[in-house]
Amino acid sequence: MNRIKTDILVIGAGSGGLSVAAGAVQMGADVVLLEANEMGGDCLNYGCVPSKALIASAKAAHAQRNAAQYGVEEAPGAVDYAAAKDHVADVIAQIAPVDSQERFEGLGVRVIREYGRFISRDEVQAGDTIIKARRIVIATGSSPFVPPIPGLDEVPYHTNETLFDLREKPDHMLIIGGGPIGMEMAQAHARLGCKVTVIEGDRALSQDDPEATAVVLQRLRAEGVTIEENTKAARVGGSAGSIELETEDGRVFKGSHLLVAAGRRANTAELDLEKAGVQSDAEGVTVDAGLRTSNRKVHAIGDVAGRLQFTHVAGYHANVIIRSMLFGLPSKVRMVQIPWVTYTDPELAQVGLTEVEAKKKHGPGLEVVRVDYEDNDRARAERRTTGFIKVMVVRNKPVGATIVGYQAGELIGIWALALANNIKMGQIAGMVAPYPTIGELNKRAAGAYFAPRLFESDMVKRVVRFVQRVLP
Ligand SMILES: Cc1cc2nc3c(=O)[nH]c(=O)nc-3n(C[C@H](O)[C@H](O)[C@H](O)COP(=O)(O)OP(=O)(O)OC[C@H]3O[C@@H](n4cnc5c(N)ncnc54)[C@H](O)[C@@H]3O)c2cc1C
Ligand SMILES: NC(=O)c1ccc[n+]([C@@H]2O[C@H](COP(=O)([O-])OP(=O)(O)OC[C@H]3O[C@@H](n4cnc5c(N)ncnc54)[C@H](O)[C@@H]3O)[C@@H](O)[C@H]2O)c1
Repeated sequence: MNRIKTDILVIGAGSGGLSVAAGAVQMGADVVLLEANEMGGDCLNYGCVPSKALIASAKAAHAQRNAAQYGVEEAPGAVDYAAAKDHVADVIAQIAPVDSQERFEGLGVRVIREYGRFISRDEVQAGDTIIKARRIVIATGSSPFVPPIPGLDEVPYHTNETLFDLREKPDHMLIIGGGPIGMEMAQAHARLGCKVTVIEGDRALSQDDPEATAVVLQRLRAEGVTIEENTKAARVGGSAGSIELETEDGRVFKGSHLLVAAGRRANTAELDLEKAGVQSDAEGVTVDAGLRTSNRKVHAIGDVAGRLQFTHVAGYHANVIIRSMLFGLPSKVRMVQIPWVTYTDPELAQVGLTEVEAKKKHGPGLEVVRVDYEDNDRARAERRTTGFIKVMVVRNKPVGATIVGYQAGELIGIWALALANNIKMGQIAGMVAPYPTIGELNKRAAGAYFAPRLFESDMVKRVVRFVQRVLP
């Protein structure tokens, strides 16, 4: 058995673990990084990157079929599904060097491609190496949660871990789960020429504002996706190419392929956390506001820490713990400023409180301002006039923003900045936005907060009349 010592041991080379390792080693710490599977974790290999690349193929096909509105001849948008998957693989390959073992070794990180498990409070065994570390970071991510639906283990099904390797185009994709994975993949597959049925036990995209979600669902349905909400999958049967999904209300849906997108499970099961005195529950590793576990020398970040499960959250967590681990400075996560985006078309983006949450928290002190895409000249030019921005405001400060529409994911950044830095509506309204951009919608939303105060106020009118009389 080899024995090594290090300042910082990172378990898991996904979005969170790589950010810690790169930051810590470049600031002078000795770092060991363990990875049991692919460098880059879920985001690069089975998550954000392949899903967004496949969505790009789907958009291209959709654009061909909808070109006439721009005076361009339409084409059938014929899709070579396997070639689209080649495009996905190529995009992964282009990004992979950034997350590669070679790059991290070049930075000075000792990378061990083994599965790590705790053997004591400050030691982890990975293959035939025991690593003793002053600080340990658990960044083991999450895996697809596969619900115990009778019959599921007897039919072939996909999760995000296998979907991007599938090369035969599904005739009819059944999807269990109408969360972000289910809905992004539903629209992408419909645009790639598959029939798609989504079975969702609750409300689709239930983490988001229902009014905004309704806009997305309406578009998906208009594009031919069948979405059954409040419909739980109860039983699965059939065989490869002919899957039957029975729901709790007794209906049977038939399809050629099945995708399970029913949520995530934190990767804690085989870490032997109890040997390190690290507590966890069904959500993941239990952490405090500084992402410290019940063992003060062990932190947990990213999906395994069981909060919002996004790549940018894992990266943010890495920044938070680097500050405390490397410099001993107090450092806490602030979740209020974390945005998220679902990359359907139209996109759906949120930061801070939704309207319902803000009403509950702030009661009559809340003002909701809203602007519609149809009033934006660039949206008109691009024929992307579906959608709106809703900003929840308390005493001149935004406490949340919901955007559904073209480039919503780009627009939400300014509200994330505002929430992170206590920026007032007046400062956003005072920004000069280039014309004609979709981004003008943000300025307009801030302006909408002041419009009634300026244009419907007798006091303002009296002051203006008075000043006009006395001004030379
Ligand atoms: C289909 C899909 C689409 C997504 N799209 C987006 C998106 O558009 N935007 C977004 O922000 N997020 C998206 N996400 C979420 C995002 O992928 C995750 O939030 C992110 O990858 C979490 O990073 P992480 O570092 O916590 O974990 P991971 O990236 O999962 O990395 C964990 C790593 O740890 C390794 N590991 C686990 N246990 C051990 C062990 N004991 N020893 C050694 N190694 C171990 C794993 O092999 C893995 O490589 C998507 C997810 C999916 C599934
Ligand atoms: N754009 C993005 O940033 C993006 C994209 C994809 C995934 N992600 C991340 O990955 C996470 C996981 O995504 P997800 O969509 O798998 O999970 P999710 O938990 O958001 O959604 C799963 C859905 O499956 C439903 N469900 C569970 N069991 C069911 C059953 N038996 N029958 C019918 N419906 C059932 C649930 O009600 C839920 O709505 C997201 O929460 C997000 O953090 C992010």
